[in-house]
Amino acid sequence: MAAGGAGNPELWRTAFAGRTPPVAPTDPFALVESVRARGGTVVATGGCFDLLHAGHVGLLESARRIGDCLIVCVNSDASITRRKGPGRPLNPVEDRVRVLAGLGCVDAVAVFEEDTPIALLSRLRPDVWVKGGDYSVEDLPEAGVVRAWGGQAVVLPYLDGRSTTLLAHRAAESAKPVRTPPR
Ligand SMILES: Nc1ncnc2c1ncn2[C@@H]1O[C@H](COP(=O)(O)OP(=O)(O)OP(=O)(O)O)[C@@H](O)[C@H]1O
Ligand SMILES: O=P(O)(O)O[C@@H]1O[C@H]([C@H](O)CO)[C@@H](O)[C@H](O)[C@@H]1O
Repeated sequence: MAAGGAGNPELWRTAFAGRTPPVAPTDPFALVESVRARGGTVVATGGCFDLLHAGHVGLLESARRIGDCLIVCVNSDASITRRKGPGRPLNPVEDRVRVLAGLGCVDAVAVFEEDTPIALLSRLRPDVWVKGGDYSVEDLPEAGVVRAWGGQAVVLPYLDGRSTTLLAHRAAESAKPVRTPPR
């Protein structure tokens, strides 16, 4: 193997099965314009996506199947700290964006600084806004915003027992030193 081994970008020529090698991040606004220009359906979802888990992936894959592109609106680090308390997020926004963008079902990622994605949504104007089953459509402030331009808000099934909080607690427990009983 050439110097630098597989870590040598010169060797990164093999396209992933069904995926081309990573390219520059897709601009969400340009994507919306191109999908809309061809009469496609723009789907968006949002959240913190701190430690990604199977519930997140199921939601994102199902959301993508609703339309012709999926844009994920992700809270900034400061937004998450205000929402979920000190010590969160566990993963900085750069990593959360990178993980989401690497999923085949995610076409673009947009970060928002506010407490809610409403300002960002008003710029993206998706046809469909998606959240998981830990929400009900009636509780979503975004529902009314999306309806204002003829869109709709939907809630998709929740995969029980999966959450970032649970993962974080399990990780914290497993990191504790094993106490050996006194002889
Ligand atoms: N188990 C799950 N099944 C389906 N959707 C989920 C699940 N957990 C979260 N979601 C959805 O994923 C999006 C991001 O949620 P979030 O990042 O808050 O996940 P979380 O695991 O609940 O995090 P936390 O434990 O920090 O609250 C939201 O739309 C939420 O409805
Ligand atoms: O990951 P979470 O906690 O599901 O993401 C939050 O969702 C809120 C939801 O869209 C209802 O408004 C949103 O307001 C908040 O900014 C987080 O994205």
